[in-house]
Amino acid sequence: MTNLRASSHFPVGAPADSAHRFHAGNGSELPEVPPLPVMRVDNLNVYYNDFHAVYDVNLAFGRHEITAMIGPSGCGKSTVLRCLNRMNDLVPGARVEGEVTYHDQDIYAAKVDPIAVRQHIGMVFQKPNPFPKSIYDNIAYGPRVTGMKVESMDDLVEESLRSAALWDEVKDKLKQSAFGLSGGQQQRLCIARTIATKPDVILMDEPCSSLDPIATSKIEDLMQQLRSDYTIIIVTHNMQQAARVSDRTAFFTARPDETTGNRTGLLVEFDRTTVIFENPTDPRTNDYITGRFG
Ligand SMILES: Nc1ncnc2c1ncn2[C@@H]1O[C@H](COP(=O)(O)OP(=O)(O)OP(=O)(O)O)[C@@H](O)[C@H]1O
Repeated sequence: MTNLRASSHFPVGAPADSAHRFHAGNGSELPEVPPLPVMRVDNLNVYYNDFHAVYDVNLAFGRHEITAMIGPSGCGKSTVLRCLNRMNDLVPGARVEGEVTYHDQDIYAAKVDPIAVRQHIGMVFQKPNPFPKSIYDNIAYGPRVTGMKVESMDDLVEESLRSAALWDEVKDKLKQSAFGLSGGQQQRLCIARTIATKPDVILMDEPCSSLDPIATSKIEDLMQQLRSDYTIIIVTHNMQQAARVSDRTAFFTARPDETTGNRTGLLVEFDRTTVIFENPTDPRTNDYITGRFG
């Protein structure tokens, strides 16, 4: 069982179900529901003070699959994503009800350390946010502050940058500031930084929204390479991107409260990406993907 309690050393590695790898490339040969999911969300409700932002979401994230969360603005995609590694703990007024499990452990249980959760379940944000440090130190920072046992930091930096398909572009300027990189390179650096702490799951919150089409395409290629080692969950506004990169798609919408008019997000449909985009069950999904709504 994965230890989420300690804050320094973690028995990170391939959990027992690592033989279950799906490289179906969003094809319909995927099983209908993810077997042995890495993470599950059960009856998730999220509030910001009195505002009910997300209503009763149930999801399961398959190992080595890419799951996309799509839907109109304000339907709660980012809120749900942030619940998956307890980033909402850092948002004033946010309250999470229901259960979020990682390898069957409740990540909100009293004894669980949120720092340990975030080491296993890393996050890449919408805007590239490198630290004001060198390229090398951006990668080395996480392993250093979490006290990770590292045999050779140089090797870890190289390996992380290679995994993020950035090594060849930066290998001769590792000591230069990360701010000297292009936006797309900075985002790949942020992915490398996430990888350096050896997570199991990578959450991506609209990782390409500030990037041009070429940089976007590099990140999408990178996601396909990373899928063999990681489970990826991505929030995207870009339906074509969801269709291109993901195995499964969760479509959310927002329903206005009759009295207050406040819009609460809810999950409409969750299925294999091919089904969501070619043969959705719910008419609201169909309206959204055909551009009639949202
Ligand atoms: N920190 C916060 N405090 C209060 N309300 C918030 C906070 N963050 C989000 N919300 C509200 O929660 C709801 C869901 O927001 P969220 O950002 O999760 O939606 P989203 O689907 O990711 O939207 P977008 O696609 O525009 O990023 C919205 O009504 C939003 O205004």
